[in-house]
Amino acid sequence: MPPSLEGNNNSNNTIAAAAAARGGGIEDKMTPVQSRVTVVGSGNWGSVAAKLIASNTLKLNAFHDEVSMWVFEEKLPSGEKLSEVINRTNENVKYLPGIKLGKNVVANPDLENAVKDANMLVFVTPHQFMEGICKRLVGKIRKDAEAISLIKGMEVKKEGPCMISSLITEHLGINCCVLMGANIANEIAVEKFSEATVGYRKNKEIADKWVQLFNTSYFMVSPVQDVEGVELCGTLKNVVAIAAGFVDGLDMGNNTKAAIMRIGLREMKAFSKLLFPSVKDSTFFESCGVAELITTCLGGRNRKCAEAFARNGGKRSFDELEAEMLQGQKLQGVSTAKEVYEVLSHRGWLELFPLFSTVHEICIGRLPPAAIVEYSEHTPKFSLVGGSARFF
Ligand SMILES: NC(=O)c1ccc[n+]([C@@H]2O[C@H](COP(=O)([O-])OP(=O)(O)OC[C@H]3O[C@@H](n4cnc5c(N)ncnc54)[C@H](O)[C@@H]3O)[C@@H](O)[C@H]2O)c1
Ligand SMILES: O=P(O)(O)OC[C@H](O)CO
Repeated sequence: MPPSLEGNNNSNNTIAAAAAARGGGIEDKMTPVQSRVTVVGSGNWGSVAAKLIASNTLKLNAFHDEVSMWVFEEKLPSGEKLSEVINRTNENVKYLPGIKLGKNVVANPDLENAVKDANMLVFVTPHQFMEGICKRLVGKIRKDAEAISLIKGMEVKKEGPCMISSLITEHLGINCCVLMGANIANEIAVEKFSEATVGYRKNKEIADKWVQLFNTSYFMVSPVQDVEGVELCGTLKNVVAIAAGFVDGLDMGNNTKAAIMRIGLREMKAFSKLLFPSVKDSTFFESCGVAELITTCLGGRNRKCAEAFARNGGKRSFDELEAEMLQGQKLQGVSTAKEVYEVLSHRGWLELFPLFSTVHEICIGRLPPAAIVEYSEHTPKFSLVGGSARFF
């Protein structure tokens, strides 16, 4: 069992205990009910999210100090279990080495046990694992729980695309906000300033509570009433990041990369609005939109692996490059490109989204990396000018 911080709680719990011992009284009414937070996921961003949250739960009376963090258990080369090493060293030595998470972060390899007391659930795993996680959590969470997803990606089902926040809501019957932004985890881990966007559906009070939980002097969070817009920005930018990586691997230079980013942003906006007409134009100017696109095309993991893919002429697979270059961390862009392609082909929209469709065809080896900037009048897959002009 993970260690408990019950003996190391903030003053309100002491007040509550004293009031309970007295058998109730006026103090009880004054004692705030503290929210309990569990972070489901402990990769690179998951660990940084736990660190951010833990610094705030210590300071704010609205939250219980202890932050539970579910760890997908694995054995380290030393033979030790990752969760045990995190609890002993206060560091995620595999996914975020060299950074102390905060003593109030408690790693727990037992998923059901990690979530059972929480009324604020933060989901932050690679998107491909979420359906399985949701199925395991049915009937295991508090009925009053609220969720937020930091996950970039979508599932494609027979009925159509399903965003991860919807997957959480459908399986668990709880409201789910999202948090996306220009957030390369390693930079936030060392407390370099960045911004993020919380997307919410209706309840502004809940959005404000999430903002309170995440906001720090170096992590500035703003709420926006547009869950789908925020989540699609975070999801689709990974496809554009792959395209940007191809451009880097082909040594095409900054102008070409900027063109790819511009065209990518337009496809992101068009795709989002076709799927969800309620998506707001203004969302693309929040941190989750243009800022996130820029940072990911400059410094993200999708970009990095796509550059290596293009430098190798597409001869080494993304799976191989991911395993070699990321050591357990996961790419989201390649599978998202496939998922987006499925939606496009199913709806007859392939020709409308030349950048998105070309990225997928390069990833699966149907086209060479150079196709990202090639134009053929006979097969207008993608053109820096012609292709995108077709629908904008
Ligand atoms: N890393 C970043 O800079 C960053 C920033 C913003 C958002 N995100 C997003 O956050 C999400 C999580 O990414 P991350 O960076 O925290 O993770 P990661 O890619 O660093 O790590 C992979 C994680 O997956 C876990 N895992 C492996 N197999 C699993 C399985 N079968 N079931 C469940 N979990 C398994 C590993 O234990 C590890 O925690 C992604 O959607 C990503 O796009 C990442
Ligand atoms: O490293 P990436 O490519 O997964 O991108 C990281 C974040 O999503 C950037 O905000």
